Formats: sequence, structure tokens, C-alpha cells
Amino acid sequence: MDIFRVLTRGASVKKNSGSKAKAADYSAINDKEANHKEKDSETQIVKELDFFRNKKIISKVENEKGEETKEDVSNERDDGGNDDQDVLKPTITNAAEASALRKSYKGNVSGADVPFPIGSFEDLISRFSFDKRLLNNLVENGFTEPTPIQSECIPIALNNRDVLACGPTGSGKTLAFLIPLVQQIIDDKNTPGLKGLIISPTKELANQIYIECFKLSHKIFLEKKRPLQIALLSKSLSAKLKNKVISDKKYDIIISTPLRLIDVVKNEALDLSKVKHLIFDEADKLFDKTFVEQSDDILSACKEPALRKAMFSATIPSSVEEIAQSIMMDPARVIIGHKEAANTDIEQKLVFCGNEEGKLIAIRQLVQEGEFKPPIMIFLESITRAKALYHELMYDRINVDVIHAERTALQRDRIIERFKSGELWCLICTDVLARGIDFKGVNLVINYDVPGSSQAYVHRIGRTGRGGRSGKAITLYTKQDSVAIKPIINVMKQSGCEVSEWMDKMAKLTKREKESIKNGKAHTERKQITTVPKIDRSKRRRQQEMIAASKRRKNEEL
Ligand SMILES: Nc1ncnc2c1ncn2[C@@H]1O[C@H](COP(=O)(O)OP(=O)(O)OP(=O)(O)O)[C@@H](O)[C@H]1O
Repeated sequence: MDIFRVLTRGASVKKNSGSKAKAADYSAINDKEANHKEKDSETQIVKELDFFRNKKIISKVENEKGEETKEDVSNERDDGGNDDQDVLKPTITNAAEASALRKSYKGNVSGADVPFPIGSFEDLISRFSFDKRLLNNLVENGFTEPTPIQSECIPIALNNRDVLACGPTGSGKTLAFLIPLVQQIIDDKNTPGLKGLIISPTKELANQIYIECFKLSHKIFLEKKRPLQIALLSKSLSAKLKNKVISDKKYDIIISTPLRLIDVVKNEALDLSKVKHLIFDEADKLFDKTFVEQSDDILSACKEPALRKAMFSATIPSSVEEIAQSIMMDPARVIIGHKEAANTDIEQKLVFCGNEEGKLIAIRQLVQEGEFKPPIMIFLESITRAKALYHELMYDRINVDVIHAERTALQRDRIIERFKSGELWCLICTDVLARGIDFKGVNLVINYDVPGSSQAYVHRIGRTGRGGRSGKAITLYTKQDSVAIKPIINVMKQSGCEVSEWMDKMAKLTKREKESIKNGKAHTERKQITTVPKIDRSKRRRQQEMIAASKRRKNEEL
């Protein structure tokens, strides 16, 4: 079937819209010759594409526009579909429409003269002379309607404004900053050299952003047929830059982790002084104590007076808001949904396990009860514990592997590929994969160890329930998590989960507990992960010691 026809449905042209007629390449909706079989498959794909229920949102806005619009709507129908099924294309032209759209997705937008959101990607053509090749790339990748965070952030960026944006995990923040960035690089095609810089806290996320950006700029050429050049600042590229094998003027956009970038900048191998757009993805991480110095160094190296700054994350604590206000010029602030809540497409559950041994038993119970439905991600607080759980689950013959900072880049890449392809069912990891990583279709996230903060919890469980799909998150806790579990219960409450009365009572934090969470002291040392009884463990240890001693003796004799 003509999948392109279905995908392009979202960029259809209204009959009476002159400017939109230019986008006719993207239409071909009302094909009355389409047979029934094709229609069935279309419905299937459209359902799949309607990740974020934009149709519902849009029809809500249209309803508020009144009778006149309703007539337009019926004109747009290609067959006898019902209201909920129709894709409508509003262009937001006044404050009332903007506010109705914002209300529909619980968008809170503040700042001086913030532009109206876009109601569709088409809106960009009339409002911003949007590049048609870019629109084409969006459509070809299945992105037919903007998500709420995109509706708000794209026009703000195209107005060259600083932005602080907070939207749920899996709600499309990556494209919310990539789409305007690529457009701005196209508009600035005659200025050579590095203009866009995206900073991410981990290599895996940087790589993912690079792939998205690459897809978005496919077949886009700038002056003298030069393709738009994007680079991931890898180890090999930084070596090439340092050895002047590659000119630092070659790239339009670079995506990097803070440390690697600072390293090349300090070696004078990359000049950031002409960068016009600086984007911090997972901004709260980049401005916490781990990275704040490097982020500050990056800001100082970007000397362009008109530098546009953008910060994105699913969690923006007030400390980061303060930093943002201090480094940004007249920023627009965009919050979609509740700032402290998790994605509402995730069903959240707490399981009390008594003690550490109880956690392994709980996992085995999930397997027995058929709740252990792959793909699954299991988060632990340390490399040692992640390795230990890996060995336990391997012993149970579960199709499992483990990723943590001690594994090589190649090993990590291979495991990620296997997990993405479905070859690997269960991925054990530390927080290295908690943020930003977009594995499609993860069914279940298990917090084997209670995360250290509500933010860490939101990001970890956000690996499921992405792109409008539903997901499930289970957090195992023991007696020793009595304080650490409280912020999690509060996130559950904010996200609309059912919280029993005793949990609600339990969730109240004293001043002292708040302090201990803030200082990372809510956790005590956990017991080793193992189901082997203590007596057998000491037997094993004695055996290993004997083997080691005999090896030592042999070596000495030799
Ligand atoms: N307009 C769109 N239409 C359909 N799907 C989209 C759209 N925008 C993004 N997506 C898809 O939604 C998924 C989540 O997007 P993305 O990774 O950008 O989320 P995020 O908000 O950055 O999440 P996180 O906070 O975890 O980093 C991706 O698979 C992406 O391809």
C-alpha cells in the first residue's frame, strides 16, 4: 500500500488555503479510488501515528472555533469517518485559539511576547517560510503533527528567543529543538562554520540526537550544493580536529557530551565563538554538580553576542530555573503538564519486598505471574549491584544483559542494538541509560533499587510509555527505603496514580528527611544481591581463596 499517502495525511492542504496550496506535494488524501483493504491498513497506521492524541486536541480547538470551522471540517473529510478519527489542520492566528490549544494540553507558557503555538507543521509554512525539504523529511519519518512541546517551542526558537522547556518524558522534546535549529541553519546558509551546538550528558543520548538530526537534514543542501553538515563529537573526530586532519569550520551542527567538547575547545581544536544556537538537553543534569563547571565553560566559550540558548528536560527543579534565568536573555518558559509529574501514560506501582532477598523473589514472582513482559529495563544504583543482578538472572536463564559505565563503547553499542532489535529481552543498567534514551516499545521498567531523587525516578520510568504508548513501572522497596520512597509516592500522586491512604500518610517528608534526600543521604548501604545462603557463600569464598593460594604457591615454586 502507499504508506507515503497515509503518512502525508497529516500535511494535507485545506481547499481554500492559498499559501498551503504550495504544500500540495504532501497531499493526495481524497483518493476516492482507494480500495477497502487499503483503508483498513490506513486506519491501522493512522492509529499508530496518533501517539499524542493530537486529533483530539485539535478537534477540541476546532470546536471552540464554532460552526464555521465545523463546516470546513466536514469539507475536509475524505469519507464517512467520525469526528474523533478526522485529522484537522488548524492554523493558530489569534490569542483565543492559542489559549484554547494550550488549555487542551495543559500548557503553561510565560515570558514577554511569547509567539502563538503552531497548530500543525503546515502552520510553519505560512508563518515562518519553513523549508519544504525539512517538512518533507518530517513527514517521511512519520511526524505529521507537532506534539504540544513542539507546538510551543518551535515558534519560540524561530523567533530567536531563549527558551526553558519542560515536558513529559517521551513527548518529543528532541524534535522540539532540532526542527527550528535545522531551519535556522538553512536560513543562515551563507555563514560558514559551526553555528549550532547541542550538549547532552551521555554519549548514548548524544548519538541518538545525532541520528535524529541526520534524518531531519536528509537531502538538505546549503550554498553551492553543500550538504548540511552534522557531527557527533566522537573520540576519533576529536582526535582528527586536534591533529587538524579536519577543519573545525566543516560542520554546521555539533552534538557532544560536555567533557569531550571542553577537551577539544581547551586544545584550541574547535572554535565556539561563532555558535549562534546553544542547546542543553537534559538541562537539569547539565547544571547539577556533576557538569555545572563544564557547562559554564561551554557558555563562556560561546562568545557570539546574539547567542540563542535553549534548555530542555522532563524535570526542571527550581535551582535550575534560577540558573536559567541568570544565563538567558528574556527567556520564554514552557511547561507542559505538571512539572513534578511523570508521564501519565505510565502505570506506576510500588512493591514492598521486606529486605534485599525479597527483591529477587519479587522478580521471580513477576516471571511466574507473566508480568515480566519484554522488552524490560531494570535499573540499579551501582555497577556492582547491576553486575550481581545480571549473574542472578542469567542463572535463571532469563535473556538478559547489562550496561554500565565499565563496559566499553563497543559493548554498549552492541547491547543497545540487540535490545532495540528484540534479540535481547531484558536490559539491566545503571542511571547511565536513565535519561533521554528512546527505546521504542519498552513494556516495563523495574526500579530494583529506589532512585535517589524524584527527578531520577521520572527519567528512569520515562523509558517506557513513550510517544503516546502505554507502559508500566514497578519500584521495589524494602524497610531501608522508608525515606527514599516518599518523593516517589509524591510523583505518583502528581501523575494521577491511585495512592492508598497509608501511602499518602507515609509520603509526608519531615524537614530533616528533605535535607537528607537533597544531600543524597537517604540511602544506607544495601546488602549484596544473591539468593545463595550465607553458609554456601562462605564455603564458595573459602574454596576460591584455596584455589588462589594454591595458584600463588605454584607461581612461587616456578
Ligand atoms: N510529532 C511527532 N509525532 C509522532 N511521534 C513523535 C513526534 N515527535 C517525536 N515523536 C516520537 O516520540 C518519541 C519520543 O521523543 P523524544 O525522544 O524526543 O522524547 P523526549 O521528550 O526527549 O523524552 P525524554 O524526556 O525521555 O528525553 C520518539 O520515538 C520520537 O520519534
